[in-house]
Amino acid sequence: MDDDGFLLNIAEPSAFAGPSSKGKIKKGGRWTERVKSKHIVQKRTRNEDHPETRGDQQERPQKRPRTESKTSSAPAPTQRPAVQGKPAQIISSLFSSNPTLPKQSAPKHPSTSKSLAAPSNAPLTDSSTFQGLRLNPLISAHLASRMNIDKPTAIQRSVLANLLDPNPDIAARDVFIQSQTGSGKTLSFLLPILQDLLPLSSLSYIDRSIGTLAVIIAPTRELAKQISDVLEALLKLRLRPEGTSADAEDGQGGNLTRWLVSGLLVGGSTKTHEKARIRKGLPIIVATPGRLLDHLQNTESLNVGKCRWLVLDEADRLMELGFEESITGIIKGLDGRRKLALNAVEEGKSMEVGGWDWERRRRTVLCSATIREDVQKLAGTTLVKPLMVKAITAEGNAPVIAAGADTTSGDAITEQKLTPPSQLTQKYVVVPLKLRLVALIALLRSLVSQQRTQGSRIIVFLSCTDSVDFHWTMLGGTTMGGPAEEDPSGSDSDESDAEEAKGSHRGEQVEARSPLLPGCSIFRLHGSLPTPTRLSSLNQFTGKARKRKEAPGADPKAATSSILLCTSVASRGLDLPLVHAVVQADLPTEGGATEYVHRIGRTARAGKGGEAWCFVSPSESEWVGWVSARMQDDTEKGKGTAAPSLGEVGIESVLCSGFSCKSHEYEDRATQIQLACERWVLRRKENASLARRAYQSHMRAYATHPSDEKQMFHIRHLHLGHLAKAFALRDAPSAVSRAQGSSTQSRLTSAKLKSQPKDKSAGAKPEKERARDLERKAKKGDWVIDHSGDAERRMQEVVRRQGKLTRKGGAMVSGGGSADYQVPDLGMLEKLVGK
Ligand SMILES: Nc1ncnc2c1ncn2[C@@H]1O[C@H](COP(=O)(O)OP(=O)(O)OP(=O)(O)O)[C@@H](O)[C@H]1O
Repeated sequence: MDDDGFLLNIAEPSAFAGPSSKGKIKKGGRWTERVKSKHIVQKRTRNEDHPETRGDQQERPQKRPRTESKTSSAPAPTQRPAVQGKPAQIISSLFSSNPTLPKQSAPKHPSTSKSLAAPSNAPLTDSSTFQGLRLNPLISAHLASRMNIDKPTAIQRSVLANLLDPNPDIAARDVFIQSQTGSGKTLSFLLPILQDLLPLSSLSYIDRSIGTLAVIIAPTRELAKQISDVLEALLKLRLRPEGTSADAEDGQGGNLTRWLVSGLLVGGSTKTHEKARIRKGLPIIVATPGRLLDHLQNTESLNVGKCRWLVLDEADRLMELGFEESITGIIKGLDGRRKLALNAVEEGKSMEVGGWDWERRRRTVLCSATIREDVQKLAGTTLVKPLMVKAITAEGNAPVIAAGADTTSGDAITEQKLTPPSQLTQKYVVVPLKLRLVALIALLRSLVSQQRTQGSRIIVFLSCTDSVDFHWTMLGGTTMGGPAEEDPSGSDSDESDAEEAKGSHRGEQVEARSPLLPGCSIFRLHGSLPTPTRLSSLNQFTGKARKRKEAPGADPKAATSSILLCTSVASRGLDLPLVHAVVQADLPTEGGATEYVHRIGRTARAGKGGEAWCFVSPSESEWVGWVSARMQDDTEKGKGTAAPSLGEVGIESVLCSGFSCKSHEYEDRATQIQLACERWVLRRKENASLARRAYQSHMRAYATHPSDEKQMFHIRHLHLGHLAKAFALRDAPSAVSRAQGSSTQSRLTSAKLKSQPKDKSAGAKPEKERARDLERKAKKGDWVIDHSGDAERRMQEVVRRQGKLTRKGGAMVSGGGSADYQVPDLGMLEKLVGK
């Protein structure tokens, strides 16, 4: 990897405890360097004499006397005394007291172990053509000439063969699609809709006021917007019958799609604007369920009586997010409006022009990665005589359709495990908790440098919104040089208070830049951000905005690589071009192996290459075998094929590669980076608060792993002191909760008090006493870090209950119904415990 500005910013290599010191005490030069050099030599000697004092031992190390820290090559761990009532700070070494890592067979370098498998989601290379599948030649010609899409993918071949089949028996059936990520499902349902609506262009009365003829529902705003963009691209094709000139009489150049206007209806945008568009007519609607149901119930001008198509994309996600009731409501709404429209026509009360084929039924397409019980139930209630359509990956095979029985029960819909694209390389790194932050920075540096010429796009998944905010803000604010380490009176300086008072936080800023990741723009995405910020982050990440920067006169230093820090909100369906790597710094807390496959499926799309990385802590290493077994294709076709394997890469290789150094030099560089992050946390009160919040929310998120994964992800396995370090905190765990607790204490107390029964029946403590108890507890820092099984169980129950409660209404978060995991705040937890 090339050196860059980053290296120049940190201390001279000679100052590091690298092999270059060759065991000699430095003579001459600055006294600080001489002292450092002396420490290094002393440490080496001790390590040789007592190798057991390096890189340590047990799962949950005992607290050691502070003298132990002198054995580390990194700056000596110290406990800073409490100043003016502030909690003591712990500056411990990154490379001591870590659990022993399982032996690696062959430590691999990050850039090795490329996948050689043939792509499984690429366009077919056999004789299949779109025209051969009965796609209108006008559409296929335009796909090739304007969108560079010549050949169908396997799933497109299977789906089009069904949906374009004129046989009335097939046309009478609905379709269930299951396929790999990035295999082109969006076009597989949009093309048949377009082809079906195109002939209506010849009706003399046709225009957009005809009403809505197709409805597509997606679980998240981002996914709905993306489908809407692909649809708009298709509609912009300005399909003209052969021989029609562009300046035909209608002023539209005979454009057959002129009346086919699409509309996006999603939560978070202004309803007034949407209503105005609905009034003018939207023949195709792409929507999120909540907003569509709202319009069906409250917008009279929404004319869906003639709707011919209903698509439920990512149906399993829709179910996970609790949209079942909304979907049922939408289907009832569509049926009801149809009946009303038909009655009006039959009674002669309608203004409708005659000639509409009211006999034609609405066809439903349901896409889902998994076929769990709730999805089967949905299929049972929404699909008629469903045909189960899966991709045929083997080249040269004729389309194979797994047909369901002629029932509406959905019984014949059979599960097939979701497998990742075969060309996708999967790697994992066993990272001790303490090293998580520096390991993430190192890995990102390494991935960015691999793709420097093309400019890389990397997606990083984190456990919760607070963690995303912390990493994004911290990376954008950390400097390697910078001011003095911290204000000796603590971080609550007047300056920071004044800035805070002015509200000088990062606000709606979308892009962050970091000296630790030179040439990179860093974006974030989670459900608590306002919709415009979410869309702007995605736009800029995918480079639409960057194209403008590259325009003449634009800033030549504009970043060439982009990193998107996000929660699971970005795991489904998003097609972000040129993403070459996905990093799961936190493994999914919900959705198990399926969620993992969806996340890694943001790369290696449509036959392109890509790599997926995940961090596994030593106590989670069993997860690797667990997830591999769940990705094994155990259908007849898949039997005998090897399970998709995750290759291990050593933590040392990641650090060496990321910090461009050899051998143990990485310890010093990693330490410098860690210290820079810790300094950032100390610099301002709001930084510290952000870090503490992220740490606590991460733990709450961790507690939500389902019970069948608890043996791998138990909160009791987390060394909380080490975890604090991963959030650049120098506080002891109890101090973290105390510091955060003091700001939420009043909320906690009032919440708890409110939840108490009003009567003072026998045995109940008087309110004042209870409040004192609570205060005492909060001061002790017991709110979160209480390892007694009971507190932990209660917390988990509460988190689960809260999840269920929020999902019941179909809305996931307070911030606007996104597919985001939103951790409850402490007040909420306490409130629920009290119920
Ligand atoms: N026939 C094709 N030839 C080349 N590229 C295609 C073809 N069909 C689709 N693509 C491209 O493949 C990418 C993935 O398509 P799409 O987003 O529809 O996948 P998907 O199956 O819905 O993925 P996911 O399961 O992740 O939602 C898109 O960039 C799309 O433009």
